[in-house]
Amino acid sequence: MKILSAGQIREIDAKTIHYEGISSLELMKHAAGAFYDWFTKKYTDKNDAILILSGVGNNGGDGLMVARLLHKAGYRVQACVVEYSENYTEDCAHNVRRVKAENIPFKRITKEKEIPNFSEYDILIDALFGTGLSREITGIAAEVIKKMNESGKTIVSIDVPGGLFPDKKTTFAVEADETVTFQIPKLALYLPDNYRFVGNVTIVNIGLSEKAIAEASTNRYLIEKKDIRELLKPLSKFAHKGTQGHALIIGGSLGKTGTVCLASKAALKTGCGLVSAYLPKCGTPVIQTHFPEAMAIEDDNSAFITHIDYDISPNAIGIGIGMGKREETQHAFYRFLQKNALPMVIDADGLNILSLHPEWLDLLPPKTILTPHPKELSRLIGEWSDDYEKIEKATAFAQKYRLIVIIKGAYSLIIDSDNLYVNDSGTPALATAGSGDVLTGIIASLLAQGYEPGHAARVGVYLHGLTANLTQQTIHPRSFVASDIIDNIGNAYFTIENGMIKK
Ligand SMILES: NC(=O)C1=CN([C@@H]2O[C@H](COP(=O)(O)OP(=O)(O)OC[C@H]3O[C@@H](n4cnc5c(N)ncnc54)[C@H](OP(=O)(O)O)[C@@H]3O)[C@@H](O)[C@H]2O)[C@@H](O)CC1
Ligand SMILES: [K+]
Repeated sequence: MKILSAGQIREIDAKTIHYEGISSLELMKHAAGAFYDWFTKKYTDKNDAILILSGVGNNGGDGLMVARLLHKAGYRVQACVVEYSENYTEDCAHNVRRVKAENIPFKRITKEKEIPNFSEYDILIDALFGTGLSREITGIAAEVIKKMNESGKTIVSIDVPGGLFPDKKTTFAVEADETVTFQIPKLALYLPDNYRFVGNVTIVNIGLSEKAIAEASTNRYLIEKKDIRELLKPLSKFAHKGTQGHALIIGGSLGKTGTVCLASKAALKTGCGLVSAYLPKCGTPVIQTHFPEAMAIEDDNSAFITHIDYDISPNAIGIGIGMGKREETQHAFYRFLQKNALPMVIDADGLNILSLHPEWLDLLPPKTILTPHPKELSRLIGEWSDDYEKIEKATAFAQKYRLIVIIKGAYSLIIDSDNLYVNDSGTPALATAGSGDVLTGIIASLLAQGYEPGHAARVGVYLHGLTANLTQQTIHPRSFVASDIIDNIGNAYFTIENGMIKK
């Protein structure tokens, strides 16, 4: 699904009105209706006191229309317009008149003392500003937002939290619990700096013209289940272990051989035919006991890797996990990089070693996948002042070395040449020990199965996240562990292929 800028969304808005032959008020009706449907499914108690805080633009118009729908359905609603400007849009002004005509409690707020006492309400709906935000918020709107954020009440934002810039850094905005955004994802909703403003994000369809959306060009995308379904390779009836690819997982050191066990098991569970694990001697009994399906190749050293030599012919490699950064291991890694031309995913200590020797990055085959978490990323590309700069620097880095970079996070970002993909599968349960090792194994497996590296990155990240969504009802997020990811890779495939279990 395309991620678009505020300007592009405005254009699609106008084109929808033109192509579909509908009025802007009708489009607003669709938007308000879509929000209403979502809201009434989630908040079913009609005794909740709901305060709707609208601005004077079309986002405010949406809010007032939502007020009318909720009032009609029997909810306890108080509507307000925070009059930060006298320039009401036509559709907003229309809805003010309708709210008054329908005898819905209504209030104009122009100064601080007119701000209602938020403690009298259960839910605050924010319709102050949407994608039309053009400058920092001051005056009465800022006062209202400050009080909303201090209220401790549930806040639900319409389209975007009021004050959130869709395309650049935000420092002050409504801090919503839920954001219900209209049809087109905005990048700002998925950036870690903005999580405190955005809360949970839901996308609702409002009937924007598909033709208009198709005409908008972008290189930013939100990954959807159907995209992944299209990328999955069919399983041949005549498949056998020799045709499904051979992944080699290299890593581990004394006390950290579990990393390789997790990655190897994840690789096999993701569907490659064979998995070998290269680890120091101490790891062999561990992996042979806990994961007999894997073949083990021993380093000469008992506690850490000192050379990476093997006489097998894998199709892809996952390297770096639990490996440590000892001098001998660094040298072994260097000699390995000099001769390796296979598709590869590098994580953890592999990344840390590369950040100690940036000149080694030139040795990586094109489209090698790096999977840093933010700290590992900063070691590779330096610090950044905000998420936008982070993406800019990571993109320049990925392009310079022709790499694919996966920035791991609540919404992992995948940078593949000019393109940015945002992954929204997953839950906070994934922030658990070994989760990254499992991702390395999944991606190595997909590479071994012949997936183009960009596809392997997207499918891998999506699968990994989906396992957490699928177990939300059965495994409490606090007790979800890396092995649960592995155990649910098969279910994630089922869900993607059949759409049987809903995310
Ligand atoms: N996209 C779609 O398809 C659909 C969109 N719809 C809805 O429309 C929303 C966009 O509405 P919008 O363009 O009228 O602007 P909105 O966000 O309400 O802002 C209001 C006005 O405030 C002003 N302003 C800006 N910054 C300011 C500041 N700091 N302090 C004070 N004033 C400031 C600025 O006017 P300016 O002063 O710049 O002339 C701006 O116009 C969108 O989010 C969605 O909810 C749906 O109804 C239908 C389908
Ligand atoms: K809003």
